[in-house]
Amino acid sequence: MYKKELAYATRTCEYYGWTAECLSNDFQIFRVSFLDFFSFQALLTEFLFVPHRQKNIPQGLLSHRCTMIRASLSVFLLVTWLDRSYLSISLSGNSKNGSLILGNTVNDCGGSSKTPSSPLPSWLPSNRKFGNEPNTEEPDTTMRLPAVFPSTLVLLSNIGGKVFMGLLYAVAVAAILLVAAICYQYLPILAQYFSGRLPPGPFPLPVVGTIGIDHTQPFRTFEKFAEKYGGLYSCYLGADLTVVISDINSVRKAFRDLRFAGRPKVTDHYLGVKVENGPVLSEGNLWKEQRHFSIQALREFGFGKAIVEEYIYHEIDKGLEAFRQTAGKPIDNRMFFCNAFGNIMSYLLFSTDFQCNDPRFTECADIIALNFQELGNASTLDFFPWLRFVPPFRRGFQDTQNRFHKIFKIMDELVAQHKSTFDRENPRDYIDAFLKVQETDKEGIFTGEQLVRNVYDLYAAGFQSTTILLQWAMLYMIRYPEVQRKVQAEIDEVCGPHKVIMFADKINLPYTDATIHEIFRCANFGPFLMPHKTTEDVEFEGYSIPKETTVFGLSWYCMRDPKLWEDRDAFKPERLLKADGRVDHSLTENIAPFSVGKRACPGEGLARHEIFVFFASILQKFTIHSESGEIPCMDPIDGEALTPHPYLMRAIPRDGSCPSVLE
Ligand code: HEM
Repeated sequence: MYKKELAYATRTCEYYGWTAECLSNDFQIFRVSFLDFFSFQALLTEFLFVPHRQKNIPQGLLSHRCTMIRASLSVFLLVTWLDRSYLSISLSGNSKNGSLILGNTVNDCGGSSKTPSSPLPSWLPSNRKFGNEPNTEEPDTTMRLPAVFPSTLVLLSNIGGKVFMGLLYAVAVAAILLVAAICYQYLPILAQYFSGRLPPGPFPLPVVGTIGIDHTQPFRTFEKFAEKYGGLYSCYLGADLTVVISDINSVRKAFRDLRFAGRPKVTDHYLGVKVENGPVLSEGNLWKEQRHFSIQALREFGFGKAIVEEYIYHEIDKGLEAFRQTAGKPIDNRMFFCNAFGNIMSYLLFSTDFQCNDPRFTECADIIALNFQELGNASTLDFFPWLRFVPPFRRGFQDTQNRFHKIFKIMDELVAQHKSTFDRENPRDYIDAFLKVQETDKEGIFTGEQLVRNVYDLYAAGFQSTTILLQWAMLYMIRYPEVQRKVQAEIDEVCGPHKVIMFADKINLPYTDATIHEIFRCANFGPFLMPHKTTEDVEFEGYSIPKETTVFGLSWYCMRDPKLWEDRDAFKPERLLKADGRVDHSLTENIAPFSVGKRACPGEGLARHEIFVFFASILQKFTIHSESGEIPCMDPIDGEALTPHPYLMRAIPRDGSCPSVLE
């Protein structure tokens, strides 16, 4: 065995004109010296790029099993070659287990080595030079040099020499830079992690950060972390430090603090449409001014005004009529709700409604729905934004970008149309209020561009979330018919079949109210609320949270926290009622889908109003059934909001006008 290897190594070295010395007893250690880079190349080619031939290479030189070792060998050889003082390479291998041990010896180009010589194996004369050893072996056809080193390879390595080495240089430099960049990014993370000043959390790895996050449903992984690390923990999404607050009281405490009111950079920021200038994603003074203005304008033209109640009831009438028209046939309720809530927002913003058959409306509704689905929270692109240039992310990102350009174009058109009829003495709606403020704005906050960003944000936030909640509400009524019957019984008793249900009736319809809260809790469709960011270093609950840290209020867990919600997976509106049948507000205040504190949803009042009257009015007039008697899928589709899988339902009039529809 050894003899064969010896003969092989001898021939190899003769072929290339290398000198090789055997230096050790326990291991076969060969010191191979060469001075020209073609030899170096040939060595590389043989060892690294001819894997199918490795079975012909004696175990002592290279194990065909050790791919990892081949990779290290590649780096080792490269580094050795780059540093011209290291022109001698020792390859050592244990012939028994086939592993390869590498080491390089500083060569003075005269052959002296710093590797200590050890007693040589008995089968070798001391310090014998293989290259000088006369070949006494029987010729072994599988070992013949031409078979092992095909001349084409040698030729190739000679022709392509310079190019090849140039490439290797480039790869080496890139590898070194990459390693340096990783260290530059990772070492501070490690220091931060071990400082003991951060909330506890899983150990981060270089580049990827915390591993094991299911990016298709990240809130589920975050729930597991909450169970392991408690109500406040930290993790790394890529290189971004992220603090997750999963205890509702801590969420309240943090989000009331202005230092937690920043917004981290997410995929939307890279779309090139300045979405970050709208009230939802802006920060600092721009955000403060816009938020203040939005709340005031919504109050002035929106919630609290009788006129908006009128819009709402007008849309309810249209919606109920549209349900009736279906005569109990299967329908996809999404467009019904989109239409109704989209129109209410249009009244507020443009003092007009979209007509159902206006292609711009369907386009906007579809674009916004897709945006909500595809721009997820804690999504891969949020934390590795460079992936937007890499397939398959590239295509998805470009599609989103195109959609945003389209919808901003529509918003631009609508705003321009509206401007032409602006009368500063008689502001009609949100846009007019904005144009009025614009006239006196000296800080450049209320620009034309800002107006379009504002309109988009309010329009998108204003109708999509309400639509999704109603979609879930219908699904829960199909899944829990006994709850539906109880809601109907309560409405029948309090309002009867004909009274127009008002928001003011809520207090007398506690079971209905509790059911809506429980739908919010169980659908839990905003699992992260919306990401916040610290705007300066903050000491919080005994930990130091640095500036620019992403902060998630993990609503998903807050609304399922076993400390607060016994049997948390069960859908039980009764759990929210006191013994006297009234809603227990000390419990419902822990259901906070609109978030809390400085950035809490300014549309909460309007949304709660719309949801209550729509839900109660639909159940007053209709019973909701599934399309086929089977329960549709209750699993959510992940995205910026968790939406139900598309499903069909039947709205059966309760007045008996479609008696045979379910037969
Ligand atoms: C079911 C309906 C709705 C839900 C569940 C909801 C939920 C939320 C949540 C969780 C946030 C983020 C809060 C945070 O960052 O802490 C938010 C922000 C916002 N929502 Fe809503 N929302 C709804 C309806 C509406 C409506 C109807 C409007 C408009 C009239 C609206 C306008 C906004 C705006 C402008 C923001 C950004 C606030 C800021 O960053 O300062 N939302 N909403």
